[in-house]
Amino acid sequence: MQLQEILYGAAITKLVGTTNLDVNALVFDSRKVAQGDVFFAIKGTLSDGHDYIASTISAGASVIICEQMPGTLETEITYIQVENSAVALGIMAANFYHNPSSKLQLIGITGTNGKTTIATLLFKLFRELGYKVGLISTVQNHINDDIIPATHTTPNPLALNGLLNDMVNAGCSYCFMEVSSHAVVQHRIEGLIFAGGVFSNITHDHLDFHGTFDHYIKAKKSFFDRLPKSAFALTNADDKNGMVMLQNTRASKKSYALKQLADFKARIIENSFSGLNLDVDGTDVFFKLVGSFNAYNLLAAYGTALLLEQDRLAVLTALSTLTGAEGRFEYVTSNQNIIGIVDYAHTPDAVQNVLSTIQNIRKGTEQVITIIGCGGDRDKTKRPIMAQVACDWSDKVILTSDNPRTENPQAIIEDMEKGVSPTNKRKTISILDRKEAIKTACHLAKPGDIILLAGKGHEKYQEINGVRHHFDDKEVLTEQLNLLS
Ligand SMILES: CC(=O)N[C@H]1[C@@H](OP(=O)(O)OP(=O)(O)OC[C@H]2O[C@@H](n3ccc(=O)[nH]c3=O)[C@H](O)[C@@H]2O)O[C@H](CO)[C@@H](O)[C@@H]1O[C@H](C)C(=O)N[C@@H](C)C(=O)N[C@H](CCC(=O)O)C(=O)O
Ligand SMILES: Nc1ncnc2c1ncn2[C@@H]1O[C@H](COP(=O)(O)OP(=O)(O)OP(=O)(O)O)[C@@H](O)[C@H]1O
Ligand SMILES: N[C@H](CCC[C@H](N)C(=O)O)C(=O)O
Ligand SMILES: [Mg+2]
Repeated sequence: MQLQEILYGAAITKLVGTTNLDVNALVFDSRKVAQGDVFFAIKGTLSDGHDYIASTISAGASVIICEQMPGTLETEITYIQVENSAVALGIMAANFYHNPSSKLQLIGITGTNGKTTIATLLFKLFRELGYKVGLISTVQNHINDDIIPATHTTPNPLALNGLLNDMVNAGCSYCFMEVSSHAVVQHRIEGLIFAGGVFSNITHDHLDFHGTFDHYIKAKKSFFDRLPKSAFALTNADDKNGMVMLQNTRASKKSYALKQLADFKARIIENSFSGLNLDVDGTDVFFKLVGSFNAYNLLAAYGTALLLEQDRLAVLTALSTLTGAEGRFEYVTSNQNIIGIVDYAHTPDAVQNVLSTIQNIRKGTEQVITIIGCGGDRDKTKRPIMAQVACDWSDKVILTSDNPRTENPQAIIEDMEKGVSPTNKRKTISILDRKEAIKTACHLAKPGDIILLAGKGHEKYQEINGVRHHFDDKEVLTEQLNLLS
């Protein structure tokens, strides 16, 4: 492809060399550069791509996109200076793939919790309604029935536009994608054209990356600020910051709520282990998803479908048949009638929501045993709070490892223990090994008891020092529960 063609829309501040040349691929990692590639020098959280410019030229790069020109310039190379290389990558990746987001209806879902659930519900719903659809999510990506493994909640711009292009080629008319706050700040969604944006909620997470809660709100809000006038922006009016998200958007403002006045309204009639009975805009419907937080997710999916001009009753009928995403409130029952729940709750709010749901639907005499850990190289301030919430809402708590990544797992548990009050200490034990922790919970449980295994949901690995070891919460919990009988 010609360099000129992919530069359209990129804000160039200085150009040295020709733009009249054929380029091979766009690359932002020096270790992957090949002959004829365009290398984007991006300033990251760990290193600065500008430090690798010389090595990419040795590896065959013919074009360098950078924020600062190198001290010495090679004669055969084209150097393009831009204000922000990550923004340029987003725009040029979209051009490279002929702007696939403009050829289908792309809906972005953002918020602390619920993105995967809402995106997955919408994907399944639109498949049920007979459409060709794409999904970009934490668990996995989909192009109709084909599964493409996911590495991030929101992929990098090249992977993202590549996926969207494959969706267009497969005839998809809709794509539902999660938009993480990391993706917004790192400009992974630059150059995409959204037909709609959906906000779920915002609570404590990722303060290691965003610094303050205010910056975290601004990151989410900037997704709505950049939506075009032709799009819709659907927010959760019950969330304290729901309306803030829409303050400066040009998109058409819509809302959903259980408590406030809103364009799409629902009321919980009944919430049990078998599902949710809701009144949705005057229609009584039974859904398979469990927990009041899922009433919000269902309502967000319903509102989005109606804004995409789908038939209301067809939408409600199809939604009522759907299950949620893998690893979200998934439960197994042992022969001894012990209930094991696997859930991806990895924020204080999610842990509280899941445990309060269990509280609301339990009979009262059984114990709730929670197994919980926190991820390494992630927000340290949420650790004591997650432990505290787990203790406040459970009869017994086992603190254990999640994904320690590059941190010492024992130190992560000690951070969590700081949130355990003296009165809660007696119901808490710490077991470093996650499998041992699960085994212990199963031994402690009596018939009728409920075990919540929180934090890793669908994940099929435990990441320790850069190595992903096979670990599947549902598999281990089921195995341990079966060993009891
Ligand atoms: C903190 C974070 O988001 N990091 C992401 C970021 O990496 P980074 O900024 O640390 O990159 P860096 O290592 O500093 O390098 C800067 C630049 O130099 C380049 N480089 C670096 C080394 C080298 O030898 N040569 C070279 O060219 C890199 O390719 C990069 O372009 O950009 C990389 C490329 O896109 C991502 O893979 C990486 O995701 C890491 C692995 C990650 O774990 N991210 C998580 C936190 C994340 O993004 N999570 C959200 C979901 C969160 C949620 O919803 O809960 C997600 O969307 O997945
Ligand atoms: N609407 C909601 N409000 C609060 N908590 C929720 C909501 N939906 C789901 N949760 C809780 O959050 C967990 C994660 O849900 P989900 O995977 O849908 O969120 P996510 O936003 O995609 O998360 P991530 O940021 O990791 O991608 C669930 O397992 C559940 O415990
Ligand atoms: N998208 C989230 C997932 C957290 C899942 C939890 N198991 C952990 O490893 O912290 C993150 O990257 O922060
Ligand atoms: Mg997700």
